[in-house]
Amino acid sequence: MGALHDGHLSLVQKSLAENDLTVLSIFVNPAQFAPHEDLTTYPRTLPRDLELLTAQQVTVGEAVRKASAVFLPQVQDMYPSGISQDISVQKGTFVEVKGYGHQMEGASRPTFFRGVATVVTKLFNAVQPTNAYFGQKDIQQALLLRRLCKDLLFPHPEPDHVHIVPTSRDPTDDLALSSRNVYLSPQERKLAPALINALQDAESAWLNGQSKDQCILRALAVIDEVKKQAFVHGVDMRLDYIEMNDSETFDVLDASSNNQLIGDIPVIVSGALWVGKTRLIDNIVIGDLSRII
Ligand SMILES: Nc1ncnc2c1ncn2[C@@H]1O[C@H](COP(=O)(O)OP(=O)(O)OP(=O)(O)O)[C@@H](O)[C@H]1O
Ligand SMILES: CC(C)(CO)[C@@H](O)C(=O)[O-]
Ligand code: BAL
Repeated sequence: MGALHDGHLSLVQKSLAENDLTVLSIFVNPAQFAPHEDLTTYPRTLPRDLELLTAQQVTVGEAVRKASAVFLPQVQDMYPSGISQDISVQKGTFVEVKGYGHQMEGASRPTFFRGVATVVTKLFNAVQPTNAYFGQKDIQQALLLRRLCKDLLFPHPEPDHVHIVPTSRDPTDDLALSSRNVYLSPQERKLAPALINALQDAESAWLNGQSKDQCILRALAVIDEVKKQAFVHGVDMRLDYIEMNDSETFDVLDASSNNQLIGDIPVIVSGALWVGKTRLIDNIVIGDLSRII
């Protein structure tokens, strides 16, 4: 969706390394924003994005590879029947992936994945990529899109060719890079790593054999501690959710499940946190990441 940062560029680099041709899309998709969300204020920095993309290159043998094209559709190209953010008055064709989108992000943003699956279907039809690259930061989205390609028998890309690239983080405090980080005030930015720190605590608890409920309690304790500091600085911090789920079915784990009971299927601990008016998301995959990406 543009406002590029190093996380996006890591996807570009991976594609350049693995493919002869790389096409990028930049499109702020109205259908995935609920009417009360930040469609109008979403950061748009196209001239800078194009400069950054032009500078990306990867050398493979003798060849220097650079992005071949940037697809910049207009809203009317992507939604010929028009698009309203109010789904009750929408017209046209929409794509829904059942079972993978109602939990976690989908519980908080009920129309989000319908908008994402719809626009990504259109982007895939327009570009017909052999491989597609999405970020781990939006892990539920990436797994749902893989499922979309499988269920709809997409030839471009085939489901195994939907790749997930690990989350790029600020090296100083592990905050996941995100276009929405620009919304954070300096004080909010200092508090924002609370989410990844909470997820890291849940991960340690899980690896120590504690039950899902105990892991989540550990994470909540981290958030509560930072919330006290936030309050002192006049920052409103509110946890949306922290949850653990099976990475294959995306089902939420039972409260009593633990490391021993689950076996070697990777488990995802993910969360969303409001820091002031900014909603941040993050996740950790516990277990063999290579089984997912
Ligand atoms: N920190 C990151 N590391 C790796 N990939 C990322 C990162 N942030 C975003 N991406 C990926 O880049 C692609 C484009 O994402 P998008 O344009 O929505 O950026 P974003 O920074 O996630 O924005 P937002 O803050 O709105 O969620 C998605 O596949 C997303 O998962
Ligand atoms: C997948 C996506 C491009 C759909 O607009 C968007 O949700 C994103 O950038 O993560
Ligand atoms: N990367 C997710 C896009 C969104 O939050 O709308």
